[in-house]
Order: sequence, then C-alpha cells, then structure tokens
Amino acid sequence: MTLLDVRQITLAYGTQPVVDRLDFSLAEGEIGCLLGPSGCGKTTVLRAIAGFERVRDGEILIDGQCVSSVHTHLPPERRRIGMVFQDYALFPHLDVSENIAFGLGKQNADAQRKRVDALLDLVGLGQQARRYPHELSGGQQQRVALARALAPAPSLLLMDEPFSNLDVELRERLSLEVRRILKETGTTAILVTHDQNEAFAVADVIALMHGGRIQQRATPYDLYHRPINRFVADFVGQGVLVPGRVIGDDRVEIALGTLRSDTPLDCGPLGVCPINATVDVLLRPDDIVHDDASSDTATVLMKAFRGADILYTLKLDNGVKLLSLVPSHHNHAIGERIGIRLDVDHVVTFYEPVPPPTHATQP
Ligand SMILES: Nc1ncnc2c1ncn2[C@@H]1O[C@H](COP(=O)(O)OP(=O)(O)OP(=O)(O)O)[C@@H](O)[C@H]1O
Repeated sequence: MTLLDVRQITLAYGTQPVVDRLDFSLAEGEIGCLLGPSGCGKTTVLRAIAGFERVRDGEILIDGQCVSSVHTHLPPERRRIGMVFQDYALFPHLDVSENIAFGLGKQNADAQRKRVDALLDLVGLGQQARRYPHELSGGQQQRVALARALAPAPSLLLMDEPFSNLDVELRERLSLEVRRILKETGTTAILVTHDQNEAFAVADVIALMHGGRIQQRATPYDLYHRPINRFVADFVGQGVLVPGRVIGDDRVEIALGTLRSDTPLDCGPLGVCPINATVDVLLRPDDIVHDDASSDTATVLMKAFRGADILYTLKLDNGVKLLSLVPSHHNHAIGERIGIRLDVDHVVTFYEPVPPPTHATQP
C-alpha cells in the first residue's frame, strides 16, 4: 500500500521557484532517500511533507489523506510525522528516558514505562537511561533522538541529514543501525542527504535530485549501475566516460575491446542506437580489473591508497584515461605499466550527437 504520495508538487520561496512538479511515492515500510547536491531542494521537499512549507501546486497524501494541496494544509502536528535532525535537538534538562517519553503524550505511567524500555532496547541504550544528553556521545544522542521520534509510532519518519555531525566511521555504523531499527519497526521513512554512502546504506529507493527535479528514482544498485543520464553517472560513484562506436544493437567497441550489453544499447532521443553511432561509455573503477596475464596494458598516472584497495588512474596508449580499483597488495609505482581487462556487467552508454556542420559565412 502507498503510504506517501507526493504528486507533481511545485514549491517556491517568494518568487524563486525551488521545486518543479516533483513526483515521489513510498510504500508502507519502505525507506526512501532524497539525495542531491547542496541547494537542489531536498530539505524544501521534506519541509513540505512535514507541513512547514505550503505547496504552490500539486498535492501530498499521507496514508491516503490529502495533507497538502493548493486548497488544503494540515498543520505539522496533525500529520503523524516523526522527525530527526542533524543537531539532535534533545532537551538538555531531561535524561534519556524522559527525552524518549516526551514524544509519548498522554499514556498511563505503566504503558509509558514499557514503551520507553522497548525503545531503549531497540536503540541499544538500556544502560544509559538515566544519563543526560551532555553525558552521551554524538552517536548515542542521535539514537535518543531516533527513539524519541519513533516513540509515538509515527506514520512517517523524516530524517534531515541525521548523521552529518558524526565522524565518518560512526556515520557508517549508525546508518546501518538506523536501517535495522526502521525495518524492525516497519517504519516508512525518508532520509535527506548529500552523502551517497549514507543513502546506499539506509535506503530501499533513492530519488536523485538536481535543480528542483528528480533525475532518477531507483534502487541504490540501479542508480550506480544503470544511471539514466550523465548527471546521475557523474554524481553517483566514480567513473570515466570513454568514447565508443556502436557495432550492433547490443554491442559497442571501445579501446579495450567489444562490450556486450544485456539490453539493447540506448541512444537517448534516438531510442535504439544506430550502427556506427558515437557514444560515451561509462566505465566504473570496478569495471577495470588488474590482470598481469592480460595483453592490454595501461600506465599508472596516479594512485590513491585506501587501505583495502588502491584506486589507480591509468592511461591507455591512445590517451584515454581509466580508473581501476585494485586490492592494495597489488602496489604499483607511478609510471609503471600494468595489465588490465574489462569486467563490465552493465553497459551504460550516453549518445553523443554529432554537432551540426558549421557553414563558413561568405565575406
Ligand atoms: N527560507 C528560504 N528562503 C529563501 N530561499 C530559500 C530558503 N530556504 C532555502 N532556500 C533556497 O532554496 C533552494 C533549495 O534549498 P534547500 O535547503 O531545499 O536545498 P538542499 O538540497 O536541502 O540543500 P542543502 O543540502 O545545502 O541543505 C536553495 O537555492 C536555497 O538557497
């Protein structure tokens, strides 16, 4: 069942349009993410869903009820929404249990205690129940904020950059933990972030935004492996675009050989690619495998050591640059030639239209 249905909403600040006819829906229990560069409108969409911004057009339905339209605007407190922000916003004079209980409203003391205990257990803070926020780490404070938001069992949980105040390692751990907690409680949620690793770790489905519009809505896997345009390919993950020539419905030739796609090659406005069309082919660092036995070689231009692996920037003899992710015990020097081969699962091409001929003007 659809729990959140955002239909063609347009949002603006004064006369400045920010979001343009945006569609987005979530099934019950699904975790969505609005991902995109700073200023693309993610927070504005979240605020509209929460009821802090009015829509200029379109409508928002939660659990089948219209909460926002040009004619309707249900106030935030009547939307059954929970919220978690980057700054935790805990009450400093209340301990952990009291902070969580704050979200519960009117309940008898016994029911309230049981619910708080269950939530403390869920977020792994049973031992810290009597501590005050200043006695907790950033990660623990964010768990309290999450427990407090989940306490009244909201229809929908909104999370705005919830991990951005935490260090990288903790961010990764807490992202996975939050996903586990949301799945365990069957909570429908939206995460707003500009960090793709966070989006990958938490979300079932990601809407990648740019300039107030959704560029692609897909699973983390498809967003990375099947980006639908150059913006998505560039924003998500690393990679390079290399020139290719279409030699069949599903085959394209690049400097390192022929790639066969599992679906017909796509040439955007042309549909299926015509033979000999010039395309750009996306190669991710994991598509280029280091192989000493390969007759194809490339020169190491740069290397970035990342612990478990090294990200090599390589150059082919024809000048084309590639990225290759290699286990770090294969430690090669800059300038060295190393063997490589292609291991491409999904062939992603972007059509490169031939520019119209320019006619020299007669003097
Ligand atoms: N209260 C406001 N008044 C006027 N313009 C605003 C207001 N809030 C945001 N904007 C503008 O609206 C656009 C979208 O902002 P928004 O905060 O939604 O983007 P975002 O994708 O969440 O960015 P970030 O990741 O930096 O928070 C930006 O150009 C921003 O400057």
